[in-house]
Amino acid sequence: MSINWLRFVSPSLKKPPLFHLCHLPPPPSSSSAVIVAMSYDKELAAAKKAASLAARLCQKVQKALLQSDVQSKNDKSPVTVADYGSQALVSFVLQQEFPDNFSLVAEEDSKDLRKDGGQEIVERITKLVNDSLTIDGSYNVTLSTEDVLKAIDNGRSEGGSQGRHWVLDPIDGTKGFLRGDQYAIALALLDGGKVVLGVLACPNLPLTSLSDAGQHSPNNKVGCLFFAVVGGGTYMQPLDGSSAVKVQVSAVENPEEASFFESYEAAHSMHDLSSLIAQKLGVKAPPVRIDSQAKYGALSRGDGAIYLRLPHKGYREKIWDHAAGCIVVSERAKCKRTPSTRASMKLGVWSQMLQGSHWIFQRESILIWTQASLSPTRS
Ligand SMILES: Nc1ncnc2c1ncn2[C@@H]1O[C@H](COP(=O)(O)O)[C@@H](O)[C@H]1OP(=O)(O)O
Ligand SMILES: [Mg+2]
Repeated sequence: MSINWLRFVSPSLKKPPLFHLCHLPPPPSSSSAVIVAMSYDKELAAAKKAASLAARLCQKVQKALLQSDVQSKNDKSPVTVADYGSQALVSFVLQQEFPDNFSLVAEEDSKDLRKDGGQEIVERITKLVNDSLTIDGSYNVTLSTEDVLKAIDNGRSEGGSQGRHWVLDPIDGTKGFLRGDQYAIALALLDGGKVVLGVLACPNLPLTSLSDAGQHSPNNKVGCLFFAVVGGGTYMQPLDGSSAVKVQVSAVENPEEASFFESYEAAHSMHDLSSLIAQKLGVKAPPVRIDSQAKYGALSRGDGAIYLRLPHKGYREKIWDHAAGCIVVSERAKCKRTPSTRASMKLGVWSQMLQGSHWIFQRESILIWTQASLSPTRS
């Protein structure tokens, strides 16, 4: 059975339909689900390992974060030692595990690091990466600075709709990371242009629901690893490695009772517009603003039911900003072919009024609305 829930569209098409996840097919029967899920077992184990190691590296850096860790990129977004370290680590692990079939589309490259004055920062990244590999103990290697730069640059694949490609955002939500808030290591696998596997490591996300009253209790542990393989459901486990549980999306169907997520950063999503949409939907609760694809993880376990993402004009979403998060949510949503919730009907009306905006995901009670237009390549 073809699982064609995620459609990527070439940006070269004149009028590309937006990347969307609505009208999803039902999940495969339990027997075929097992077969589909099992065919990515090795990939899932490697992805979980890579993302967990990267998360540990990031946690270490975030603790010791200094302003001097911040560089600037052309797009002015902050880049940290952890960002590069995370990419080097994930790239290295995946290449070790899949030496004959390795293609990685990742956000960073080593260009800035190779410039004059970059040596010190490269040495710090290299030390962090080597420390992480030593603690893990699976690979008996010590990487040189050049090895680390090469590992970062091995993420320069163009991707595509043929074959397998890993897709990585080494730190999604760099602003949240720098603020000491939410961020995620987001790793997905594309096979034939479709997302078949996703892992989201969210080092600062509480293990209990964001809607729980006790979320700020000092006893509330943080650090979640969400993972999903197509046809196999979504699971969450603590980043410390204890056992995984299957998660379930929110059962709330009435938007008046739903909480909705949006970006923490007003520069990333138009808060005024989402507030208007929420108001029209009848949502009563204030927005829950968190950074990164941690929002998708939180949605997959029912912390909220609606995600509104409305980037400002001109911003182009990248494949690594949604691939892992989307499968984590879609695998956990109950299936229903026909949109029927009150919220989706209202959104349907509103999407016609907001030109260029589409809700991309509708399964039973979950709604995600974004303007994302993605292709399976880095462009
Ligand atoms: N101007 C922008 N508009 C929308 N999203 C942006 C913008 N700049 C960066 N991003 C990306 O938005 C995502 C975070 O979204 P959110 O605000 O929902 O947390 C990240 O992928 C972030 O990139 P990065 O991965 O470099 O952090
Ligand atoms: Mg990102």
